[in-house]
Amino acid sequence: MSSNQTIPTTTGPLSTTDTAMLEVLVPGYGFMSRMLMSYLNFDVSAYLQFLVGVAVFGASARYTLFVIWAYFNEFFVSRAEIRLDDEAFHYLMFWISRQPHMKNTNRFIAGIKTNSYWSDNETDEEDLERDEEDEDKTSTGEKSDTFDSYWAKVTTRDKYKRMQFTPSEGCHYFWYKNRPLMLERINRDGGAWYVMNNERIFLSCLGRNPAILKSLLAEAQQAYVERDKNRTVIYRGSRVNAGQTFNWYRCMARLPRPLSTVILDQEQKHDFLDDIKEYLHPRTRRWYTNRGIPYRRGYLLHGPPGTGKTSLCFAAAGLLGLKLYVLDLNSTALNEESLSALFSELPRRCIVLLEDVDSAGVTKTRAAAPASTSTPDTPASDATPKVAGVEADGTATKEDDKKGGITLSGLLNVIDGVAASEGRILIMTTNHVDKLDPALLRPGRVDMKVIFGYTSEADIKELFTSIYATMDNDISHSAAPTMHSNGSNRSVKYPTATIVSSTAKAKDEIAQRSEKSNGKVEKAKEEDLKAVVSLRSNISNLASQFAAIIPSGEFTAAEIQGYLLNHKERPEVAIQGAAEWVQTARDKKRAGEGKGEGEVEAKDKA
Ligand SMILES: Nc1ncnc2c1ncn2[C@@H]1O[C@H](COP(=O)(O)OP(=O)(O)OP(=O)(O)O)[C@@H](O)[C@H]1O
Repeated sequence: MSSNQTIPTTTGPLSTTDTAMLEVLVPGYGFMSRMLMSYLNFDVSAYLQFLVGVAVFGASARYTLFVIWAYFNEFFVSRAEIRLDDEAFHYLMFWISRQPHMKNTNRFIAGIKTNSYWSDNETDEEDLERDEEDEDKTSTGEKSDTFDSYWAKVTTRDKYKRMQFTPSEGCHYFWYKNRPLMLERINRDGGAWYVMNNERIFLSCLGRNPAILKSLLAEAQQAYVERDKNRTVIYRGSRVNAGQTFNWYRCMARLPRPLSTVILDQEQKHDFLDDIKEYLHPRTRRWYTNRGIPYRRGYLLHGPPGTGKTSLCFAAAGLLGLKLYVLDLNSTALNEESLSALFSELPRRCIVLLEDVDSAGVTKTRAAAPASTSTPDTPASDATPKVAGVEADGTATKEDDKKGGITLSGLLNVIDGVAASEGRILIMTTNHVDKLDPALLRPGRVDMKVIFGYTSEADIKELFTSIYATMDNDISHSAAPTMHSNGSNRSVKYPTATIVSSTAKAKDEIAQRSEKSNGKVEKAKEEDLKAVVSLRSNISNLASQFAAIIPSGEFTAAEIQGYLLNHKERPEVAIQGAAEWVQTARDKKRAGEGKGEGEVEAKDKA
């Protein structure tokens, strides 16, 4: 080829093939180079070698940096990983949401408190306090006006739920105890946008000693636990993201219910509590271990609906400072495997509450349960009554098989099989103890039974007194005399829920408050308190009158409580209407029974 013979080109000195190759490697190269050439008279191909050099250098520099960074991370950085399905994640998020430096970050996730780990951020006390503040501000004027303006404030406040901010995905740097730390939030493996179960948080610090990270996590845990101080925390076993796996979710933390507000035969109540306390004593644990007996204790609370079974359980958890784990056995998605996983996640000391065990599939005898879940345990009693889902020969119906859910064998395996967890207190409640398989009730599974029944005369009196006796914190700040002694408008702060039963004590209270307020007690408020005092002195008489009208052994505490709540500020009216209420309640019950019998007959005929 002669020297003056030129190769046809599209752009600059490159051949068409070269340009085509470049086009593949750098999409849009041909177009860009033509544009540059025609408008700027700039020939890219002349600098191609240089550009390629820069690109190669950039890529290798990037790779080298990546390798150096990986080594640096491995040898000079400590890192903690926290996963969403672990409680530590909640500790950390709670801690983060309260850090001022985190509030200043410019990349964050905003959320409302009802969401996952933020739930319960506002405690019962905080909520009550805010309610009372609103009540204080609107406490002047007519009663109806007061309520209307108070309610307008509360509803507006509720519409504007409190926003919570946490750092968004990616890296965030902050200082903790004079050390720079990095928080990295990532959502691994993609997944649907609404699925959060892949979320992880990484906390990193410089240096091979992770002590600072552990200290931060300990502080977060402490802050989280402190929040629950004096409150009963309730966990519920629920499905993870509507899938097949179950986990315990903290659903609320409530102020404990005083045991005195649960009306039950004193002996039964104290036997129940003493038994739990004895079980929790370390010497009992040693005793069990030395004798090779599994360290477990089970209770069955049975009686008609609304007689206080759940209330007793909640009060016991509050009194002993134990967490309450509530599980609904009726969930069709729950099987032996998930139940066992849930039980294995339980902390050593806690109360597990299985409510209404009679309505779950566990009323079936083990003969009726599928063969795959049977256990080499005690055979089910012949006396077990026929229940829904079980044929006369004791086999499960097809319908029931399809339904899924936990079986009796599955439950027995979990509560006292070889692999069953130890140290927990299991409380089961039922309205129909006769429906339960004797295998479930045998000692070792149920060690103590507490029977709840209809209210006696003494119970009715106690219930009446507990409803009308004034609690210290019944009187809001606004109803109490406000202290102006130091010129401030700060209200008197009341301690929580202790029944002020003695009139003398209440009178003292008024005198003290009047003194403190230097005689500037508002007249109307003082009169309110005086009315409370006279009510207290009356309460015992009124309770006897009420108990004389309500027949004992016929109504549950919930029914009576429901009636009294309709007249919660007017005990006299409650007494006046009691006879009529008894009659109406009886008629309703009879009508309900008649209807129930009619339905059974109709079914039989069908
Ligand atoms: N013995 C009781 N003492 C005090 N309050 C009671 C008692 N029984 C029922 N109550 C009141 O009635 C309501 C329902 O009570 P609770 O849930 O404890 O009944 P339960 O026996 O567990 O009912 P169920 O069997 O339907 O679950 C609660 O508001 C509770 O305060």
